[in-house]
Amino acid sequence: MGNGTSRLYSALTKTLNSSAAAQHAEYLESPDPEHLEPIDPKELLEECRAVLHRRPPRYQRDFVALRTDHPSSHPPIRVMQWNILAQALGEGKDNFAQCPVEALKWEERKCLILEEILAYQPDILCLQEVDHYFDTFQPLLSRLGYQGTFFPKPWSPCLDVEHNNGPDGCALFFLQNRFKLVHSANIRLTAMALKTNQVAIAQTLECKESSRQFCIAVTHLKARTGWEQFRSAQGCDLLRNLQNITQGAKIPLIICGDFNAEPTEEVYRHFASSSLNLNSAYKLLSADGQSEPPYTTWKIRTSGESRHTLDYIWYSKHALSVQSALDLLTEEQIGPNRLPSFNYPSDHLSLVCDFSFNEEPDGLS
Ligand SMILES: NC(=O)C1=CN([C@@H]2O[C@H](COP(=O)(O)OP(=O)(O)OC[C@H]3O[C@@H](n4cnc5c(N)ncnc54)[C@H](OP(=O)(O)O)[C@@H]3O)[C@@H](O)[C@H]2O)C=CC1
Ligand SMILES: [Mg+2]
Repeated sequence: MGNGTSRLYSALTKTLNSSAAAQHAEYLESPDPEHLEPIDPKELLEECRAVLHRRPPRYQRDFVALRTDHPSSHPPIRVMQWNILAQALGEGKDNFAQCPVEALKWEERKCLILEEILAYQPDILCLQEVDHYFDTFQPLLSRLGYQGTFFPKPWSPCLDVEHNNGPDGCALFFLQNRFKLVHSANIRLTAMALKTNQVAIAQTLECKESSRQFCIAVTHLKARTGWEQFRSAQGCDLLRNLQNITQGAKIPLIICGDFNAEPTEEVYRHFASSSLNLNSAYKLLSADGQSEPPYTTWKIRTSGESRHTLDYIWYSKHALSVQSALDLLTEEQIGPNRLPSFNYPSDHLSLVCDFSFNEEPDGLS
């Protein structure tokens, strides 16, 4: 093990044992100077693979190139959307009936999550169910060059789980060498004028290369059947907030989220028909460009099997183009015991898209 690797190994192991030092902080925007020593992503990936050596190999997912009428001279912006499964919920509340408890051990599951991030190297990372921000993702990702923000749920269900690691929430990371933060808002979503337990983060970023600005948002709406109207109201509140932040759709927008809603739900229709002119990126993987994928989450709970499309990446369809999208795992890859598993760390699949700005000088979002 070379010097670099042992340094890194100690960084990785340090994250295993430390408590969520700042778990009661509202959010964190600036990188901790203590963790600024850069890490080579390849070294961290090797380190993760060493921890995972007894696990089956990762499944191959390919990027599908999508037809676009807008060739771009700038490198694309790669965005990853992922509900990573809160450790406390996975072990304590989700009741995954077919997932062995050993597959949920944080020391290894953490490395599977990092491996997925390192494999695709997104420029922007939008995560839900993050309950290891301060002790794992913020310190490691800041050393990989990301600037992170965390906004925990006010009454996270993680806090009900014994030996929890603090509340879960949304986290947004962007590569500091590619973007400059222009504006940041932590939004507690309302429904019927009442504050809810769901949150969003919306940030306006400026591309250092092109000087173009855009807004990126991450959210996790209320789960479970029976809450469709509630989700719809939360979606309307988020759209209202984003109308203001984008100055009435003048600033192009990308919204990543676990909406906990199938495409048949009202909240989906609100987004699809919004005056923000949004399209859902993963529809572009379908033959007609009009259908969402058959699933983005697939699990077996004690209450039964649950296969749903709940996760989306929305984007301003006039101002942005999707150059490519990462295909989903097939049913065969997911396997009969579904997710999470020894192969894959969450019950939700990651979604990854490459975006480019449309070049028209008068192109509106
Ligand atoms: N202490 C207090 O005063 C309060 C505490 N709370 C706590 O918060 C909880 C509700 O919080 P809220 O944010 O509304 O939660 P949600 O209903 O939105 O669900 C929370 C999590 O549970 C997961 N989930 C979804 N369906 C199931 C299922 N069938 N079985 C197990 N887990 C599931 C969701 O994952 P996914 O999105 O991946 O489906 C989600 O991350 C309460 O149960 C309570 O524990 C809430 C309010 C006040
Ligand atoms: Mg969940």
